[in-house]
Amino acid sequence: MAPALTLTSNWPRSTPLSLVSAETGIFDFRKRVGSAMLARECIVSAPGKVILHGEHAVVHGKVALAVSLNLRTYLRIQPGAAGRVSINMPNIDTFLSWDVTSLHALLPASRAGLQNAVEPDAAVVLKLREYAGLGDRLADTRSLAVLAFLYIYLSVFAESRELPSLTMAVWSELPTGAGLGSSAAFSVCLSAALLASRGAIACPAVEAAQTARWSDEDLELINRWAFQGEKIIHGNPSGVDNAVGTWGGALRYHSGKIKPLSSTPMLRILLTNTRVPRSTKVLVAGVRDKITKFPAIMNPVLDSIDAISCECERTLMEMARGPEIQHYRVLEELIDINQHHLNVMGVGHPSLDRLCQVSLAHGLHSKLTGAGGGGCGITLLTPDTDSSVVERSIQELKDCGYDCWETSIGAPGVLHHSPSSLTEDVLKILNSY
Ligand SMILES: Nc1ncnc2c1ncn2[C@@H]1O[C@H](COP(=O)(O)OP(=O)(O)O)[C@@H](O)[C@H]1O
Ligand SMILES: C[C@@](O)(CCOP(=O)(O)O)CC(=O)O
Ligand SMILES: [Mg+2]
Repeated sequence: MAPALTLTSNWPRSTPLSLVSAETGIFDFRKRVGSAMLARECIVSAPGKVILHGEHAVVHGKVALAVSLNLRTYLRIQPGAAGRVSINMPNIDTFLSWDVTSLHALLPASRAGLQNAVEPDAAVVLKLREYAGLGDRLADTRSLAVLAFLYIYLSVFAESRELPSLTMAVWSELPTGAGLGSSAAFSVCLSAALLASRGAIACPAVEAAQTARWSDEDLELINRWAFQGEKIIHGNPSGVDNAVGTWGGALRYHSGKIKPLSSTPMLRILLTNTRVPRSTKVLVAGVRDKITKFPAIMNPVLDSIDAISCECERTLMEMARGPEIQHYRVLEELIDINQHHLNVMGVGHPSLDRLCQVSLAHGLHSKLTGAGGGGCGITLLTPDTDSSVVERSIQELKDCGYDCWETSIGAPGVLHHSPSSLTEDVLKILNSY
């Protein structure tokens, strides 16, 4: 087995081989054999998401409604230094590099083929943890991203004769660990870029300054592997976040079944990030424990959240035919009821209570979005909300130390990019690795 490796966030960026043996404290220069070069670079992006209703309940087979956000994660894979696999994740201050030869020892023994994205089993994840020197810190943010990369990279290339040398850089406009699906956007990008580099899906041609989408069949494969990445990061994900990251737009998600909500009205939503850090993995596990402990109490709550999602969907469909102010009153009530349910499930937080109180003082209704426990909340803006009310609410929420902005929803799903389609800022960051 390879010696344990240390995450070296403070290692100089100019040092491409930020691979340090925990035992010796020196670089690991093993011999470089059995590595192939990638043919070319691949740049992809995927959006974050907002869950309108159904977070947590969706993990237990209930309906969720979710929409994509105009904040994206960008990931570039390019041919790397011969014999090296390097990953650069500046959002989580993690920069690592391994010798490809040492990675060969981690290739899974049983190979089920690319079409059957294989579940990461506990023994495999433990082996990867040991290899990368990550210990068993349940929710260490950096560990989970490194594990997701290693798992998808090794699985996707498992049947190649050689593992490719590559350098990956990822940058996100999304706050990480705040309920906006950064883990899914990351997993979708990883899956799309690695599958495309492997030649498992076609790389859709992109003209200068253009982006391109994959075929539905390819999107399904991207989504299947992204789901495995989410399994590593979340433990027990429902699959709703990676579905939005892959397909974009607005959708209804129920036990793996994805239905696009094509005729939804344009909703105006304020997003507030309480900036209280939390881990989806820990929160999802906490809800599971509560359901196991008090099934007769918790199952009706899950059923009620399911009914809220269905009522919201019905209301949105009616609004698409002709929105009336009464529809907005219904949406507001559903938001309030769901927020109470989420508190009952143990995923509230005083910072989220404050968000609800501050917005309600201005007549606006809010609920947490995503896993809760801090992170982000959404506030519905209605046609009869005066712009001065919106401005005052935003200011008061900012005064609480929160980030608050009006968001735009319904962005496209995973995209393949030409370099010139990226903004200067994103290109500059990706180019610096
Ligand atoms: N840009 C990124 N770079 C590296 N890892 C990321 C990035 N975005 C998300 N992740 C991974 O996803 C985790 C956050 O996922 P999670 O707790 O589900 O919160 P959320 O999905 O709501 O942002 C991070 O700890 C990290 O492991
Ligand atoms: C709580 C949950 O419903 C959503 C989690 O979203 P996020 O990771 O907090 O963005 C979990 C899931 O659906 O996998
Ligand atoms: Mg997540």
